[in-house]
Amino acid sequence: MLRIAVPNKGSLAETAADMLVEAGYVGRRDPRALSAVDPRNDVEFFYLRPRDIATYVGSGALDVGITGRDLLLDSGSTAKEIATLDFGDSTFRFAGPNGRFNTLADLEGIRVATSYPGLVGDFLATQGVKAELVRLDGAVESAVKLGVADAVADVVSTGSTLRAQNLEIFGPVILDSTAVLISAGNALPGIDTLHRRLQGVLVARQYVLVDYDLPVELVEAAAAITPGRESPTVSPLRDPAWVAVRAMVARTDTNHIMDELYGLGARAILVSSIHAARI
Ligand SMILES: Nc1ncnc2c1ncn2[C@@H]1O[C@H](COP(=O)(O)OP(=O)(O)OP(=O)(O)O)[C@@H](O)[C@H]1O
Ligand SMILES: O=P(O)(O)OC[C@H]1O[C@H](OP(=O)(O)OP(=O)(O)O)[C@H](O)[C@@H]1O
Ligand SMILES: [Mg+2]
Repeated sequence: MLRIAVPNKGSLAETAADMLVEAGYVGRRDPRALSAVDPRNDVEFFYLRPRDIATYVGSGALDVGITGRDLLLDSGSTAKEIATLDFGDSTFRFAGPNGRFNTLADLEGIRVATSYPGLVGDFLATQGVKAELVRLDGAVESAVKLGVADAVADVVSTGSTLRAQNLEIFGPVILDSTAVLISAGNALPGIDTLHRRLQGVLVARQYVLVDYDLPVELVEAAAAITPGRESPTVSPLRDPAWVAVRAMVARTDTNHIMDELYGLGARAILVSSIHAARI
């Protein structure tokens, strides 16, 4: 039975749980349950703090897990990233009082508050900068105002938490993070199935199917607009002057592509959602 670690709280928990249900696995029936068995899929889920997931997976106690790339690197675990999951995107940045710091070198000898001392310590070491790390559990942006640090290193998503504390980012990007699938590196068959199913969920969320009718002589031009994954499906219509075309397109490009197809001469352009996919 494959043992899978899933975030029980925090920014990643809800989307991870939704994706697993969409991928055909049992959900967490009792919101306080620490684990759940899914006999039909031969897996067992363990609901853990996202910060602890890399430790469980790296030690081999669990086979595979969903966590943030930043948390994986901070943990120092030997677990490996095997796929990105395209949610929970964030950047990890230094920030300080408006106008006070400009470059990384300005951090020499300075107190930097962070909840990710492993990640930040490694980054500073590779850059040859010595700063004093102040480890905090969260709400790190308050550390400067309250005088326990001079700068912070933290997750930045919209930047609104920083702005509210009169802080601004400076220096290089420490890390671009996203939710990832991690494993201890053993090739277990259930891991591939989990990976493919989650990929299928991502495809179903990110792509739509577009169908349209087209004068046959415009197929090459239309294929350039909707190339699909491998190649668009082109089917004959009763009227030999026309064909029907079907292809997957990125959901965010849908209206732009419909306009282009219409401009080219396509008609009856229909867009439908993908319910599930195996790519
Ligand atoms: N806006 C965001 N705030 C916090 N974390 C985010 C955000 N967007 C993405 N993430 C990612 O979520 C993970 C943080 O997990 P964590 O459990 O710390 O969540 P959290 O939202 O900070 O919850 P909590 O503060 O209650 O522990 C990291 O991988 C982080 O990069
Ligand atoms: O750039 P923003 O969109 O403002 O998001 C970033 C903030 O969100 C997270 O805080 P969270 O709510 O998880 O609280 P925490 O600091 O206590 O973890 C993170 O630690 C930042 O503080
Ligand atoms: Mg947090």
